[in-house]
Amino acid sequence: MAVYTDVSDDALASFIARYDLGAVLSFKGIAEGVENSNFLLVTEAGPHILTLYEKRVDPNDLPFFIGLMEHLAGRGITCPLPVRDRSGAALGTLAGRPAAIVTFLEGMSVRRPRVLHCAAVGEALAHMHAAAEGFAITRRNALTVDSWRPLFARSAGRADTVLSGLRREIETELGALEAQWPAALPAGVIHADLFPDNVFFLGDALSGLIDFYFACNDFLAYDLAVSINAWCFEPDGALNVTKAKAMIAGYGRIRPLGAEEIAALPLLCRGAALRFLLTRLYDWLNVPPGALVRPKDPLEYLRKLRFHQRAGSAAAYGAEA
Ligand SMILES: Nc1ncnc2c1ncn2[C@@H]1O[C@H](COP(=O)(O)OP(=O)(O)O)[C@@H](O)[C@H]1O
Ligand SMILES: N[C@@H](CCOP(=O)(O)O)C(=O)O
Repeated sequence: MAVYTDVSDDALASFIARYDLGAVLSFKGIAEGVENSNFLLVTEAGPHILTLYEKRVDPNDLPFFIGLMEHLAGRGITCPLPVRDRSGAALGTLAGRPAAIVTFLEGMSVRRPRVLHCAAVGEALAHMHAAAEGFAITRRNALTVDSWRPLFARSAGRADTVLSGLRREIETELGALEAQWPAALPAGVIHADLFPDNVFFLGDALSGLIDFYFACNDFLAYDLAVSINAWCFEPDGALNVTKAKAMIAGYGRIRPLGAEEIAALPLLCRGAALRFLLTRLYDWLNVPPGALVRPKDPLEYLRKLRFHQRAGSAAAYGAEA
């Protein structure tokens, strides 16, 4: 459960009093997520999500995240819409943290994605990329290739307590990716964390996208790589090529990929695997005392990374040049 910060009844009541949401009927910490503290807030106006922004969120980035959700929602993407208080502010402070209330989305995340889900996610990702065009604010990716080495430096000394030889393996991979990372590919606003827990379905139909708190400007095909990693591997660690092919084809139906993006996919998947290996490794080694959170397994992403190192070409993912 990700609740890092407790909210007292009094603090909640004075925070909510600024909004036209009526009285609080219930307020519960949410048993998913690892980044921020999220609460299901039910008021006379219905259910909403209250988020307190924690460790990795730079408060200077909040106008980007809030503005992006408003931009996307205004262009037909079903995503949380920030609620503004009576003064017009979407951001406030609660329990010493930056805080916002967003609309509640109906739907369920899928625990065992099937091919049809992967195809739908590919399409939704491309729709999101298209809808984000014209968004006025930019945010550089704070978790791309140039930040991986300093991020790893914070875990390197203890990496081998997680797996013997891990420090050396990551250092070798950092060197390889720094040398080969693409200099230029089509770029725009990416979600950067479109994992199964961040996509809702009603039945088999995709009903919404959440959790835009890693969104940034970067290569569009890198976003597809993040999602291939998150959706298309089986629990035994093998890539399901049918799922990857369906996701890539779904994406391409909405925004055709260029030949240079297809050729770069194995490398982008490799970088995306290292990025999540590094953040998971840091979180695994640094659980805040008293936090209600279950850190995610870094070694799942080491296994994915090793697959991509061997993949060779985009054909291994079912991508057609
Ligand atoms: N707008 C929303 N509508 C419905 N449920 C939401 C919404 N936002 C978050 N949730 C719920 O809260 C959980 C954690 O949210 P998420 O944004 O993924 O947190 P974190 O940023 O901490 O990873 C989600 O898995 C989902 O169950
Ligand atoms: N998706 C990341 C962790 C970020 O958590 P989320 O709940 O915000 O998706 C991972 O799996 O490492």
